[in-house]
Amino acid sequence: MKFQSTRGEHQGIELADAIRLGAAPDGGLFLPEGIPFVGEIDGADDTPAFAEAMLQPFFAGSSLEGELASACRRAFAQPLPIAPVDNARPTLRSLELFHGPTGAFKDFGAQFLFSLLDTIGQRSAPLTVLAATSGDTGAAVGCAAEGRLGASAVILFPEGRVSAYQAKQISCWTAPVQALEVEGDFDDCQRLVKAAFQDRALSERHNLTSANSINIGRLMPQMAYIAAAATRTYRETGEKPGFIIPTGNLGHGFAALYARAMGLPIGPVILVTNANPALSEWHKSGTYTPRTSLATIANAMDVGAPSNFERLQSLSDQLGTFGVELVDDDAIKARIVADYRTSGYLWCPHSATAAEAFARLPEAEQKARPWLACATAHPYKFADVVEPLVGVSVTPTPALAAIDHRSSRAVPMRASLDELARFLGTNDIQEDAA
Ligand SMILES: N[C@@H](CCOP(=O)(O)O)C(=O)O
Repeated sequence: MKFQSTRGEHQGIELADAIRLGAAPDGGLFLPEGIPFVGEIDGADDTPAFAEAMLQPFFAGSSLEGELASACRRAFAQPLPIAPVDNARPTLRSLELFHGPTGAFKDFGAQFLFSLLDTIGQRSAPLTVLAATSGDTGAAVGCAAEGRLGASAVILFPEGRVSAYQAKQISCWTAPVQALEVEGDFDDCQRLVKAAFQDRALSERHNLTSANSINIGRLMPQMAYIAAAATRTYRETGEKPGFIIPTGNLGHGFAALYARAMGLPIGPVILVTNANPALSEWHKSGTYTPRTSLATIANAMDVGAPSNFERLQSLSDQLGTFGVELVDDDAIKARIVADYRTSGYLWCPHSATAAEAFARLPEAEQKARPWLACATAHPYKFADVVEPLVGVSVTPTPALAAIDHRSSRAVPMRASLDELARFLGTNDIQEDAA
């Protein structure tokens, strides 16, 4: 399988090169040259084996083909439970994606991608991975990069725009990982990262690449766990489940639509945003207007200009229809409280947007099929929001508790490419790692 840019200048690109480059040099994003049809796959209870079978067409003929099995074993080591939420609403299930080392769905993608980047970097020259984060990607990338030899990580997060726990979690990893606390919002961080890639001299000097969902290597594992959960539910109920997916940078939502186009048993898809309106406005009016991001309590979704919109648009005639729902802070809070009171199930603010979108469906639609609400993060990461709402303290998983005992360090930085370039030039992160 070969890859091409959404902007058309680059075609026939090998998977290892698409992953190594992160984004296409023409400013576009890489996509496979065609959507491979895989249909149904057996054995969805063994997630690593299922993922390997599903992703095989992307790796066929690539220099990374031999790495697929170990990347899947690493990324899908964490459980993938589909939990009931409430006896009174049996069709609503929570696809709990937060049982990995940093308590967010990003762990799947970060572990998978870093397995491959580490191999690429060790085969040629060490890579510097830039990651912009609005909260969850940064921690997952830091965790996946710690101790690697072939790829170091520089994580840019917006000052004052992530939860206290997230700030700690982004900044607590040892070499070859560094955290930069940027004066600005997530979109500033993302712009800086993209500007660094566009600066050919800078990019070549440091072998820059990306660990955000602009990198196709992040999206493939996301397609795989959605497909595995869909297949398990389909086998159990005989119905293709609907998916309700909280979304910010649109990687997760795009992955679900792409997996459906590959023939996996996925029913209707609803993408849910927080109060940031670019996607829902476009869905209603057909006009896409990127904005400055609004700060919300579902901060990891605070994205004003979703990167994967470009992929969505370039495949708009092949991905099928989907719904879009906007859920603001008041509705998030009300949903967390209501569901906790009626069933004892506790959502994080992001996952609560999916629960709220389910509640807004007409009753007949709710009952027509199983619905998987993607629970994207563990509520402990947002204890400062959730605990005052429900009046109980949230118990962390052992992995999340262990992070509390680490020390953390982030370098403050203005949102300027010159400062980022200076930082990259004065920090030989790779040497730290050795
Ligand atoms: N929600 C993200 C923002 C970046 O998204 P990504 O999927 O492109 O990495 C975060 O938590 O940082």
